Amino acid sequence: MDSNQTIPTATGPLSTTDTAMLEVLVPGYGFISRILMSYLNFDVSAYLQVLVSLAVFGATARYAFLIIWEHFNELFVSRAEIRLDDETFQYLMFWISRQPHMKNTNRFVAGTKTNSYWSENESDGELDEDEDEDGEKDALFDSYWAKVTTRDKYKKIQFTPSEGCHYFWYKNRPLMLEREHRDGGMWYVMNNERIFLSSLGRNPTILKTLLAEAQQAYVDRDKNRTVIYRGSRIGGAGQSFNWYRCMARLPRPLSTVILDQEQKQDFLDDIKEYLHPRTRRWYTNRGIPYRRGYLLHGPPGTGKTSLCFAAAGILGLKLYLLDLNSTALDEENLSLLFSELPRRCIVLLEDIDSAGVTEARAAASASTSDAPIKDGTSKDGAVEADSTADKETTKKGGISLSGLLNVIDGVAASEGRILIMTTNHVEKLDPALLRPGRVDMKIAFGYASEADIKELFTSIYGAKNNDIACGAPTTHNNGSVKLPTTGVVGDIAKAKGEIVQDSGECNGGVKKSKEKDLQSLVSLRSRISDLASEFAAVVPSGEFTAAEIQGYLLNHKETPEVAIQGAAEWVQTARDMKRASEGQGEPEGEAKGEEKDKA
Ligand SMILES: Nc1ncnc2c1ncn2[C@@H]1O[C@H](COP(=O)(O)OP(=O)(O)OP(=O)(O)O)[C@@H](O)[C@H]1O
Repeated sequence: MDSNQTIPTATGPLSTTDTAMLEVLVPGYGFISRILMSYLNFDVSAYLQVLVSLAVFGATARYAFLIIWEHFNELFVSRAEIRLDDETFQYLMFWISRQPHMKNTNRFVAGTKTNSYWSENESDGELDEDEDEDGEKDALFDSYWAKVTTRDKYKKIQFTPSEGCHYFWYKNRPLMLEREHRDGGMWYVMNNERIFLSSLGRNPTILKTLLAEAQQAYVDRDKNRTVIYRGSRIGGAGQSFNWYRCMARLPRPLSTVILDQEQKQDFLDDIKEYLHPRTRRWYTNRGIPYRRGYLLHGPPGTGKTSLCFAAAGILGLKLYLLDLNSTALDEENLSLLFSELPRRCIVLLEDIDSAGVTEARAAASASTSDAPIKDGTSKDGAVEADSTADKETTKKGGISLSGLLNVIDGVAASEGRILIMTTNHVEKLDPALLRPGRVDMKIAFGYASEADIKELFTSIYGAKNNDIACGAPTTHNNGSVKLPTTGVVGDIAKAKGEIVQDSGECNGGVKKSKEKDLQSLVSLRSRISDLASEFAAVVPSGEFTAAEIQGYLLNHKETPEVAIQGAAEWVQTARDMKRASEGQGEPEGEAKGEEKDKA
């Protein structure tokens, strides 16, 4: 074609310059128009004006619609934004996953995760109520177990709305839920998932009501349970750390933690006193930072963590666990995590002696001089400059001592929380970490004393209120007692109370059988306490941890007499094993009886 040739249009031929311009504006225009011309004999340029007008009109109409829609939304729609990094997101997702309208939606996310926000029926490692009942009904373990394992294979699939808009009715009002997630490679993208809830009308009460209901449902799930959060990060490097709810466990009764009664009570009283509102005012009035720290120290398996769980359960506090050994956790994230703690909670830092903080400091002090380690803080409580070792720790990743101290009681440290640190090697800890204000009370845990051994024995073989049991203890041919594993044997006081209460309501037969149960319970109890003394006579005091003794007794959990018969042999084997392991490394821990000292 000649370069000056023109293409005829309805309004006149297009020059090649015009065609070239069109080609720039609409890439491929020349090619398409030629194809249409050659095969269909259709001249696009003849309708160019009409097409351009339509395109302009379409764009203007779309723009106008968006503006009108935006104004409409502003004036007549209420909207709530819920972000992923806030717990409200979890409330809402949990609530949504339980809504019937989720069954009808045709766009959803399906998941079986058991520890995420939508895990409605997670058992968190505890027996479900229905499992208890099943176990009771199906006396035959095999059939019960077959049922449970089959059920476990089919994890419940939970549904939540997928990205996009979803409409539903709530309290007779139409609502819109919009889920939005933007992908990308930046660290903040993880927190970029959002949910918008919209309702017609300028009054947002309905949205607030829905969110309150969602929160209620979420909190109700954890009623009477100790909720445990763990500081971790979802996704790989570059993501920030956050607290994630990892489980909710039935509280552990304080009576099941074997420790000197006075020590236990002091610990609990101290926490209660600290949590009292007058104490907060007292601290504030005197300009003292409102914080309390505890150090539980002693050999592994002596009940440090158990005491923490029990205290959290009794006081209904959430427990925040943090692993300082994680190399991914740096100081910035540590302080972020501490700043996001709720006002009243227990933060548990386990085994702080194994975290890099002590080694780094010890290494530094050894390399610089033999002088005693100095407190790493200046007068106003701020931590002095990083030591060489701190810098090394930072290079490796992880937390340095000064970083930890800053977070515990630096200027930006959170107020109101209870910090509990546990360690197997208190002697390894830097005095800076132990000074009052950081650690206000120390509790020493040690090897089981005679009384502890008896208590452990009784706690294993004595009946508990919610044990699954029915029937009397059976006596073996060799004379040993086998405790019942079927039939509720409550505590004596409770049983007595029930009989008194029932005497007016029940017929004589029922009352008699209850009285018989009570008698067998009383005789069982007295027998157990004799057996406990026998066991304590065989197992030496001050030599084994509660965990070791408990581990042995669990091997004979229905046959206390067999446990006593085998105790001497177990003691010998355990001693041999300890000696063998001590040959490889120094023995650790400290003896029982170390005084708890209040700093
Ligand atoms: N004093 C105790 N009273 C009751 N149970 C105990 C006691 N000590 C240990 N146990 C039992 O032993 C197990 C381990 O206890 P726990 O985790 O509390 O020990 P720990 O001192 O925190 O150990 P570690 O230092 O290794 O973390 C648990 O099953 C717990 O029930």
